[in-house]
Amino acid sequence: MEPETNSSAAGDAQVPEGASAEKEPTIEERLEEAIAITAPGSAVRRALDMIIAGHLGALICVGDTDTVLSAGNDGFPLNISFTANRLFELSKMDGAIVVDRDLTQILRANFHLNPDPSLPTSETGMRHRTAARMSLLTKALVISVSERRQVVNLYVGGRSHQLRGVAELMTSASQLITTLQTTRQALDHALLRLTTLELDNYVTLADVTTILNYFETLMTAADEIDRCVVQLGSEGRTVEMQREQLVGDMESEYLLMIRDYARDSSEGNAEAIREKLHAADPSQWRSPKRVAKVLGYDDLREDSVMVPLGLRTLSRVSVVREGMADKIVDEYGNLRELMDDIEQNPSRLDDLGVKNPSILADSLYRMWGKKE
Ligand SMILES: Nc1ncnc2c1ncn2[C@@H]1O[C@H](COP(=O)(O)OP(=O)(O)OP(=O)(O)O)[C@@H](O)[C@H]1O
Repeated sequence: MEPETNSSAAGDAQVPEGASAEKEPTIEERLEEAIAITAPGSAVRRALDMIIAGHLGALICVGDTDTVLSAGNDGFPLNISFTANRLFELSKMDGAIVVDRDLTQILRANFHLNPDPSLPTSETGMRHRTAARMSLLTKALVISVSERRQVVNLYVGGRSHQLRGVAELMTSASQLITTLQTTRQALDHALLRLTTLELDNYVTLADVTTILNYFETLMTAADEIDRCVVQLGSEGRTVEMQREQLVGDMESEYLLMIRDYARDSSEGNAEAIREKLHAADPSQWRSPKRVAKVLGYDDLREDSVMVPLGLRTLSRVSVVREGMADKIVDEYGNLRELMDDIEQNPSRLDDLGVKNPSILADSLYRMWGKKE
């Protein structure tokens, strides 16, 4: 779920006040920052809530104050420190309010803005059209509160985002947490089965596709929760904790899973595959043929057997310290070879630096179901 945005001929990334030219934030990053500073718990949000409750409207420009002030006229120069109450009181006047980027000073109120009317905008109503145009003309965050519709819109670089209330966001977040819970349960179950299949050397492309599909569903739900958490501000802590608990270290498990089955098992390639899967339409995660292609194979069928490196399974064994799974895989080639050799030749693992080869062997056999 993307933030509710629509773009109107938005310009490229622009430099915020005081930032150096090489670190230009994108419009998405600026919008994310804007959502964070207007989230519940912030002084701006308190003021916006009071404006809505008072059935008032407002047009507030935050930052890039020199350009904003040169794009308008009249109004009252104030230069007073910023507080939520002052912002609310000043919104009772017509015109725009100009605030500095750090939200420390209110510079002007009752200010009339004259952005170039040829700047494109699809908004209706003068307040919103002016807000959209000012965000195209300047690097300011422009906040518009509609008196008639009682909604708050943020404008950055010509793009708009409508603020959602806490109750509505919480409903979305709890639905997403439920999705996360059920997907995590299904994924854990599928991964246990996969480990057994790996040790039996009987994993098919269809099994790999199913599990990558679960991983993607989990990560997509987690991303959507992250977006809710930013919008919830101080109200989002519990949701954030639940998300952490449910996702845990699944991000690294996912990358190990990709490395186990990709033709090129390097970490860089696994990251690239992960991005490709994430960017793809969900229907593609369910297509074994497409998944095979992303993993680097042209010639696999749904029932083709795939041989894993074993990085994910090895990393589940407590005696396999960080970096050791890679060393074992480099030495043996894949999990099957390790299983074939492990009992006859434990000293080979010794030479690699595995402290307790017999514990490693026992753990793998237990996962396989060959030992109590
Ligand atoms: N160019 C401008 N500069 C400063 N303030 C403006 C400008 N245009 C509109 N406003 C402010 O917005 C108020 C509402 O204007 P208007 O009714 O034309 O817009 P609107 O988008 O229909 O607003 P709303 O959705 O709040 O009803 C004005 O009274 C004024 O305070």
